Amino acid sequence: MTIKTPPSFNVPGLGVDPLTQRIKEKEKQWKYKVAVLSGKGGVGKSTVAVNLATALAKQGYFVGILDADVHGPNVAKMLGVENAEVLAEEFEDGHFEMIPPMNDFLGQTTPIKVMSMGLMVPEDQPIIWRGSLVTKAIKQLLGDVKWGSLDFMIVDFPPGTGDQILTVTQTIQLDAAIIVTTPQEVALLDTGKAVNMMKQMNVPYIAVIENMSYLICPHCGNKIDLFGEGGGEKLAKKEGVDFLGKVPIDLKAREASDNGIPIVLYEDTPAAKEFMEIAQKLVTKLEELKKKE
Ligand SMILES: Nc1ncnc2c1ncn2[C@@H]1O[C@H](COP(=O)(O)OP(=O)(O)OP(=O)(O)O)[C@@H](O)[C@H]1O
Repeated sequence: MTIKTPPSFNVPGLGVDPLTQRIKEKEKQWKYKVAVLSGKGGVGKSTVAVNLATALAKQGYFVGILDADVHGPNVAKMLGVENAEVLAEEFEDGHFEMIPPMNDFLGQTTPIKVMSMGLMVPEDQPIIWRGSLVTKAIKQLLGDVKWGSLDFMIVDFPPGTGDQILTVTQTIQLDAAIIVTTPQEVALLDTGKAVNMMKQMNVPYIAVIENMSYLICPHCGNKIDLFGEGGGEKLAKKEGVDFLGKVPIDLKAREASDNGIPIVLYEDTPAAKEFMEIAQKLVTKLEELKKKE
């Protein structure tokens, strides 16, 4: 009996499948690979990923953002490219590469390249796939996209510590993991799990961002700690990782992201200032680490 190896199957000694090979080649062109994740849903992970990407692009860096949340993709909408047509180029060996839509917000940033399952399926269509199909899709979003040369590849992970995160962390060598939390106890418990997962995956730089930290009352201007105070900072200390900053609840942030404009472009808002500072701190940290290599 002859046993044939399926083309996408990676057997030690038999070489790497073509898609993984393409990912490895592309990865060499991305200077910093940064994942944004959280143990818990709804804490503002995509908001942080999109605003971090935009803050970096605003500082002149070339940024790509991959929405690895296959089941609930919303990065394309948050960056205003959800209706963009995705074109593809065919290569001699028969594989196709998609051209990522870009947005430069009327010249306010360098063009941000975006790729997401949200660009492939109608907005209201659920993606009902088993794990193996999701894994393949994520690998294609990495390897079958014309990402080109990037200063930052930002990956927005789905909530939790599951399969899709494992796929990416085992496929590319992340430089940093940004863990997003809100200040409540339940969020902090789940966030701790995400920090530990990244430690186990040997990600060199891990940092926490606390989102929805407080609210500035639109009437009296007082600061209100809706969900408690200082949880993210305590968690970072306990886990021995960096704390990058606190982003307030900004009523404009929700409205802006629904309209495809990241809050960081509204320069005079407290959230925008915080995101710009966080992006700057991240760049400094990653450059320091690169120098030590
Ligand atoms: N700092 C903030 N101020 C105001 N609204 C915010 C803030 N951060 C996030 N939001 C809003 O909260 C909602 C959830 O945010 P987001 O989609 O980024 O969360 P998520 O953690 O990625 O969710 P999921 O777990 O579904 O992937 C969105 O409507 C977003 O606009």
